[in-house]
Amino acid sequence: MKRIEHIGIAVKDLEAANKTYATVMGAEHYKTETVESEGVSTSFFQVGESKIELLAATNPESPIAKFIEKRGEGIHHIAFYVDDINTEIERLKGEGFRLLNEIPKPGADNKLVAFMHPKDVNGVLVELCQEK
Ligand SMILES: CC[C@H](C(=O)O)C(=O)SCCNC(=O)CCNC(=O)[C@H](O)C(C)(C)COP(=O)(O)OP(=O)(O)OC[C@H]1O[C@@H](n2cnc3c(N)ncnc32)[C@H](O)[C@@H]1OP(=O)(O)O
Ligand SMILES: [Co+2]
Repeated sequence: MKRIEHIGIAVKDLEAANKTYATVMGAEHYKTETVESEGVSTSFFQVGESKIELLAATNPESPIAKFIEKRGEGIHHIAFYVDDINTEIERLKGEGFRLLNEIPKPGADNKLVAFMHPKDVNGVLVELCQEK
């Protein structure tokens, strides 16, 4: 893992959360992007070499909708940047970790992404990210 690529935060209202985080961060988000395949609308704030990724659900089946229903708003996942996502997937599988998708899928911000099962990582949903 090279660096924390982003911290994903589940929010009910993206516009309102954008205003909150613009005030907290002292800077506006640099992009918003909807990834329908994941059922999310996202908004990104740069902070040093990492980002804050705000995520709102685009439909009731979205993982974000289910997360908020169960746990309310809050930190949803931690994403790490990796140089070679396929190598990392194979390495982690070899160590006995479950990948929720073993084939990298399109993420936001021009990335390929994969997720580890939170139960295998002390209750944290870990995302692997690689530049497309
Ligand atoms: C557009 C991509 C973007 C990017 O960065 O590029 C994103 O980050 S997209 C983010 C949204 N997409 C995902 O999260 C995909 C991976 N997530 C999943 O496959 C599911 O959300 C899953 C499997 C983590 C949970 O699914 P579901 O909620 O349907 O199942 P359960 O409620 O039964 O959960 C099982 C178990 O895991 C706990 N859980 C659920 N979500 C999280 C979480 N975010 N962090 C930690 N733990 C989580 C849940 O509480 C259950 O545990 P239990 O003890 O049984 O309550
Ligand atoms: Co993410």
